[in-house]
Amino acid sequence: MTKSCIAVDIGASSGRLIAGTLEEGKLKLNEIYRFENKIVKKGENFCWEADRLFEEIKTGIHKCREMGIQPESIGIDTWAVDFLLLDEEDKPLTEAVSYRDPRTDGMMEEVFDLISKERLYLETGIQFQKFNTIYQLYSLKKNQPELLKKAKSFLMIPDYFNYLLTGQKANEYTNATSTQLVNAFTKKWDKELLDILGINKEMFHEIKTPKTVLGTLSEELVSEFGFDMKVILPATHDTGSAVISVPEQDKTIYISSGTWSLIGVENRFPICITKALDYNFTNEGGIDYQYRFLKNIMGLWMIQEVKRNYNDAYSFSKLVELAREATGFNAIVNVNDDRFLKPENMIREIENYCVETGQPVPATPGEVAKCVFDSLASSYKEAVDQIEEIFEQNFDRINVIGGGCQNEMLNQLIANVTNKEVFAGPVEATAIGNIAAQFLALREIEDIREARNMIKNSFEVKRYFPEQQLVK
Ligand SMILES: Nc1ncnc2c1ncn2[C@@H]1O[C@H](COP(=O)(O)OP(=O)(O)O)[C@@H](O)[C@H]1O
Ligand SMILES: C[C@H](O)[C@H](O)[C@@H](O)C(=O)COP(=O)(O)O
Ligand SMILES: [Mg+2]
Repeated sequence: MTKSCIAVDIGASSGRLIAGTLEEGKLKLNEIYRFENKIVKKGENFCWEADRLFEEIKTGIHKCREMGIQPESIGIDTWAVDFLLLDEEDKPLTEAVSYRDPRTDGMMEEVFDLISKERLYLETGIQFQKFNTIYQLYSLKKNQPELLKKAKSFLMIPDYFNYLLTGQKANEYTNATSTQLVNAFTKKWDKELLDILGINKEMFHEIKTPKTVLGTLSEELVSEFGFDMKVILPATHDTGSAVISVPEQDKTIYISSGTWSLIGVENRFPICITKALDYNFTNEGGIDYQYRFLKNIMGLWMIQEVKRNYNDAYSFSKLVELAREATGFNAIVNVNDDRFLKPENMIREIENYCVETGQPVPATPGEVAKCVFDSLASSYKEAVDQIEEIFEQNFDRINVIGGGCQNEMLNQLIANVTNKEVFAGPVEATAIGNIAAQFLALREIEDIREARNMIKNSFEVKRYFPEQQLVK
């Protein structure tokens, strides 16, 4: 009987359960369930609805049974950096506070008083994002020290869901590296760094790598679902799973395009040189101890917020259509400015930026959308130039993966501003990489090379070539 592996991919805007099977050398996907993910205010904090998300995961597993799917295994991946702390009775001490919460404002600068930015980068190789786990924990140490003292378990979001499924507590490697608390060379928790920060080392668990079979379902869940299955660790950082499925690796820069845009390359060793620090690139962990040399760009979060500001009156494809029609409008914002991380109103923030910089101010939904897409493409171009400068080589193509690869205008803009061929797809790259890791763990696929060849033969990739003149 064909084995099915279930990928649970929860990004910042939506979650999905997708079943994967291997049929005649190809990977077939079957979407089982999709649900919304969003940030909500809980008390003083912006939080994720961790309990609801786990219920959604269970709903998706029940739907497997309704669809006659008997999964061999399940693997969970989500966004990075965020976590829960459990007490000695394994009860959550904290909400799943979001990286967009302002509790980390100013924390990075305070940490630099304890350890220099340069040393922190040399040891961890991780980009400086004010919401990194290190700064979230430092904020707790400063403002809720009693809570931190009670913490016996640090679990990142996928770790926590894995614990609820199996009772096993572990920290998965690719996501642990996003905390900026893992040493880039030892690949272990950096205990010296934790001592410098005054954060208790004991609450961190053993770091386990992708393809680890963590366990099986708890007895309670087996009786609830009516079947058992293995719980396997994919690259539980969603971008880590997405990168596994990039069909074109050779001389290719990937853009994992979802709520965030993660632009980078896969590399065999960490690059912690000053230029990488200055350009704020990261060396997050990948499968088989590869490194994901990449940088965060604000991403399609901006158009998600624009869509929300218009009370969802326009679909994403309608906003692209309106942007195409706004041909005469040109204004570029610095998408990575912290002002766009969680503004009250994204449209107003973009308007204010254009006024402050003496640029035309967008006045229609099409002009606002075009400003977002032009600005993202401009930021991608800057990152591509920086990557080629650091690697001292040209890259032939850019592979856009994730939901954002459906934005045909943006794909063409990327080709035009970078003057490179753009491959677009697969859309569900993260889930595909998650499933590939499970089949690797089950020995259904031999190695990553075979997995990538199979992925390349299984999914359509659209191609875009630089036009003679930019799309205006
Ligand atoms: N039909 C479409 N046309 C253009 N863009 C789209 C379309 N469908 C989805 N998108 C883009 O994909 C994004 C979601 O990508 P996804 O990878 O699912 O995000 P995440 O994993 O962060 O939740 C949306 O914010 C939107 O900008
Ligand atoms: C906050 C992190 O940088 C973020 O999680 C990023 O690493 C990421 O993976 C985002 O994935 P999305 O699918 O939510 O864009
Ligand atoms: Mg995603």
